[in-house]
Amino acid sequence: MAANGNGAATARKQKGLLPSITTSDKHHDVCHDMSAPTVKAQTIDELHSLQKKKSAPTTPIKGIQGAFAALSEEERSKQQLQSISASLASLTRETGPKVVRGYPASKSQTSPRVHQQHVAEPAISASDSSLKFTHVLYNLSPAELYEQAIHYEKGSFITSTGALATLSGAKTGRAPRDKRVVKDDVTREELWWGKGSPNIEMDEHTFMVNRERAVDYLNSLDKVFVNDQFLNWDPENRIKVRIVSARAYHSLFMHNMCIRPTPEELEDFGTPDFTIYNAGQFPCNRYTHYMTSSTSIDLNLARREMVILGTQYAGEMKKGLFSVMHYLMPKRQILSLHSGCNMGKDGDVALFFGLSGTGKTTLSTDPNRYLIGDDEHCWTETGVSNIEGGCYAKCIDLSREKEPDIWNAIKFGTVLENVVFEEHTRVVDYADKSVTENTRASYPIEYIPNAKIPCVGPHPKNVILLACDAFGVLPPVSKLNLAQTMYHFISGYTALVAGTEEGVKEPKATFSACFGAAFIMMHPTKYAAMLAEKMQKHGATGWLVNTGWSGGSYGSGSRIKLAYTRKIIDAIHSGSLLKAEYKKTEVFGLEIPTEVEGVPSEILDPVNTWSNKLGYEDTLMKLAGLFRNNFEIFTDHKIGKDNELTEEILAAGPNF
Ligand SMILES: Nc1ncnc2c1ncn2[C@@H]1O[C@H](COP(=O)(O)OP(=O)(O)O)[C@@H](O)[C@H]1O
Ligand SMILES: C=C(OP(=O)(O)O)C(=O)O
Ligand SMILES: [Ca+2]
Ligand SMILES: [Mn+2]
Repeated sequence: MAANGNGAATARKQKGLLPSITTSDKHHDVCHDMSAPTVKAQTIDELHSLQKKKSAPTTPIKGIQGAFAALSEEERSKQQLQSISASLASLTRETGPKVVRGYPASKSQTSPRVHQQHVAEPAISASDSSLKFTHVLYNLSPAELYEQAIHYEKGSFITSTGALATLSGAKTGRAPRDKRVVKDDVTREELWWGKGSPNIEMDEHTFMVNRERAVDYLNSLDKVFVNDQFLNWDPENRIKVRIVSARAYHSLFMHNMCIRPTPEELEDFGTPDFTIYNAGQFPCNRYTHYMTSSTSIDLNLARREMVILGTQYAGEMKKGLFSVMHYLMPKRQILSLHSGCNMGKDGDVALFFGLSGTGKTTLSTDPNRYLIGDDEHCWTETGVSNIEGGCYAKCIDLSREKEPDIWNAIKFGTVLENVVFEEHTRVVDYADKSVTENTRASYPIEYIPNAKIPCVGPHPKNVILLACDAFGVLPPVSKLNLAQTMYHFISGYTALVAGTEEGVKEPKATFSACFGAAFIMMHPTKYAAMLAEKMQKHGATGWLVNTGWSGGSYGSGSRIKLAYTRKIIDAIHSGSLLKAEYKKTEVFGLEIPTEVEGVPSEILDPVNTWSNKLGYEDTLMKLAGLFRNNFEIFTDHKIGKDNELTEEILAAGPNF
């Protein structure tokens, strides 16, 4: 959000506000380079002051529009301050900190980036903490956040391509077992609780205990970061979010991942619809009721708040807000989707569902298509919209050749989490897993050259379910009928390969309803029914694509070449695969094409790729059994109003 008026310094120069340095005539014999213009400053401080342009809105402030428009500049700032102050209020502290744009260390109190108004002196209250001021760094620009990170956060560095490399601390992935949701009279009825549900209950009081802990921690700091941003590119269903955090890393991450308001939209921001308190460096108190570790991610839908304690992994914020959308949107008859989304030149939209690491980001980022988003979308009566303003790509083994767009997006402004780089050159080694295998890059969506902005599109034509099958028995591509699409959507299968260090050979099957059980809030059949209804209404075709193993399970076979998967996806997009010749597989009853352009035909039926045919049969039966066991918890649920569809879905699983 660089709000620099590019013409400001030039204008000042033209007006001659600062005298130029003149050299004395006496020194004519000294060699001077008169070709270069002289510096228009008399002291080094003045020179430095020229380096930074004054902040000015990049878009003109419109006339009398929006909630704050009738207010004076002073009134507007005061309301913004009161809103932030209220966010940071705790029980011991009735007023929050003062809002500062720019650096806390900035000595120049006359700097235009410092809000001039002051909060009323805090009333003498119960504790010393209520007397202390905390600076609020409000919607800083990436450049300002870089400086904050590099100055104050250990482990922050600029890489050779200009990205901000940072460490997320002890946690390098999400902690789903520490995610709690307040169970009150409303959520008790509305949400999915119990076996298989991601919603671990907590009560309102315990939430307040954790909230107080987070807010007190944040207020104990000299400065906190506040981001006011948007979610959802559908203007009718846009949500205003505020993220209060202690690290520049977190602020820059959310700057990239949420939709960035224009300076004008920021002026009219008002009160947020949802607030995150990220006190991730500080643990929860393990003696607090309901706590099972020092990490807790707490969601309170009634208060519209989320508290993070004990984990600095930035993905918690992004996925936490996604959970909120999975609650708010279906209540408006809008389907929220854990999927990537792109659009062809002719306006054909494809969704890519899949669990972590199955290829949503990689396959939706396609040089031949417009990127709508890589991870979180909504499907309304009018089409699809991205929830986010950025992408979050896995970077393990990233290569320029295979994923050029993601490679090129790793530049200034991008947050690179937990990567290892060469100490001197700062060249990142994407193959290095020393910190974690879950290395990540977070960048604004416009860093992808063919991003579709605004990130919205018409109704999807193809719904692609991605599964990374480490057992190596699912075909590289299958065409699904509606009941099969629902069966596989509700199952949400993928397989994780065990960490190489432990030397575990067996892949582990994971079933995650709706390809995102960690984020859904209501029962999976609620989302499935909506998907079925929408696919039927708009004539979308379902596909199951295995981006995992071929020629044997993990350990003996190998992962399907990304180039082949891309060819398969191309054939889905172009419509040629719909017209192909098909045959049905045993057990899973999947329709598989006999030919796909650019893909060796023998790999299309996995049985051909296994030299050990008995091993193939055994593994296939084993996986089918896992599917059947998993689906048991759904067999007594009706899907939508359609009894017939429910029957068909139950019959669409493996047959043995
Ligand atoms: N055949 C394939 N299809 C898709 N991805 C593949 C394939 N082979 C290897 N990969 C790698 O798997 C990872 C997929 O991760 P990503 O696209 O970030 O998943 P998601 O967005 O679903 O979490 C990437 O690192 C990609 O390079
Ligand atoms: C960030 C995440 O999403 P994904 O792996 O689906 O990209 C996550 O699951 O933490
Ligand atoms: Ca969005
Ligand atoms: Mn992704």
